[in-house]
Amino acid sequence: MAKTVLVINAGSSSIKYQLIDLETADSIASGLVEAIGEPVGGHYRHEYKGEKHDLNETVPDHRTGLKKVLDFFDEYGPNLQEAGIIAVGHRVVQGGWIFPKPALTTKKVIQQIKDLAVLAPLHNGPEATGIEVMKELLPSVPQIAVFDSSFFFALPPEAKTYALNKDVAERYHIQRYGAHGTSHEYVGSVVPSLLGKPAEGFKQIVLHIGNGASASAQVSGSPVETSMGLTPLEGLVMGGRTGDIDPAVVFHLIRNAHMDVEELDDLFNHKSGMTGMTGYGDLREVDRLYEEGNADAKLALDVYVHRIVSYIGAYWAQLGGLDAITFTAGVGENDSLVRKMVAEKLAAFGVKLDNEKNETRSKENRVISTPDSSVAVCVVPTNEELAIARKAEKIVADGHDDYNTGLDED
Ligand SMILES: Nc1ncnc2c1ncn2[C@@H]1O[C@H](COP(=O)(O)OP(=O)(O)O)[C@@H](O)[C@H]1O
Ligand SMILES: CC(=O)OP(=O)(O)O
Ligand SMILES: [Mg+2]
Repeated sequence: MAKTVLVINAGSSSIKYQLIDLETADSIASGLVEAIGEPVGGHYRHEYKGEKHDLNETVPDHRTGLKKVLDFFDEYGPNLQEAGIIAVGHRVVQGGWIFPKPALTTKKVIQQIKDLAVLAPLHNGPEATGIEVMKELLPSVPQIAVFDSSFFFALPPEAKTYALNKDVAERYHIQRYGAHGTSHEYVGSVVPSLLGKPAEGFKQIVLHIGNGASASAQVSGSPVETSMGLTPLEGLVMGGRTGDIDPAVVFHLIRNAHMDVEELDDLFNHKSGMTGMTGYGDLREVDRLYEEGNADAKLALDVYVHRIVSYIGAYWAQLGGLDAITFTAGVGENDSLVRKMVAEKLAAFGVKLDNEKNETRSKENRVISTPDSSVAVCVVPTNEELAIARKAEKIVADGHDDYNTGLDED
């Protein structure tokens, strides 16, 4: 019988899921739930065997959403038991200083995930809810949390440490944890073989640019830098997030605009970035406005690319050399304009794109630079779900007697 893992990626207002076949690495069934908690726009989609099943219905909360997802499996298939489900793998963004590897979600682990939500306010809360609900709905299947931050546990101290007062930093666990690590690790592991080079000694930069966006620098598959910090707010410009900004902007807005902490959180996490500069968080819309000559879109895209190039320059220096720059996630995989603008700014360092390859749309891992480019430029579609499924499988294989009882051991 096949062995499968159901992977859940729960966001504040959406849930994405895939049932992954561990032997073939295929996604057998997938779907999403959108506009959770919104008065309008509630939508479910379940895909199995090339058939799409859509339902437009208000989704009051995550519990209702996940219950309906399991109903879809019953109604449209596949039957999860017959499909050989061995675990549910949950993406959790923030594992902080607590989780260097995936964990079976005991009551204690779920509480720790909730406590860490202060360090990933957009992500950990809904993810913990997703785990609780799935434990209730599928009590006999082990539920494994796989943390975005775990890959960056190995960051060197000088990359993890803020130049903040030591006592305050220690007391409040203020350091750089990073995020999107499952994606950075997965993509970084693919690139050397794509280029026919040994992983040992390979120096690379991975740009995970989706709605959230982050960069990592890696040597031999180990992280040496990443752009997200204490929370997923630091670093690159994002759909709705500022990325790097002078912290004194916060003091200024408190003193002069009399904003409180909730307003500031909302401003920095939701109302800034591309949304704040153009009205649109989706790069497809920003690109369209840019092509129409819209001045806000031009400036926003210039800021977006400027930030990416600054990180590439910094990481190239930190790595002391560079073999590849790889684009991944929604923008990185699809947006040839952003890739072209980034590469053009690196021309002085001998980076050259093959324009035709850059413009060609494909789901394949590919090289888009010319053979004489100083550094290979690649596009590798991320597959966080497959990586999460494999990690969940490993935890199950490592064995815990109480896995199949559904009971907490604590
Ligand atoms: N064809 C495209 N061209 C440009 N940007 C795209 C395209 N397709 C998707 N995107 C961008 O990808 C983003 C979603 O990326 P994704 O990695 O799925 O993000 P997340 O996991 O944070 O939801 C969208 O907001 C959009 O900006
Ligand atoms: C950490 C993070 O920003 O995740 P996402 O891109 O899924 O929002
Ligand atoms: Mg993502």
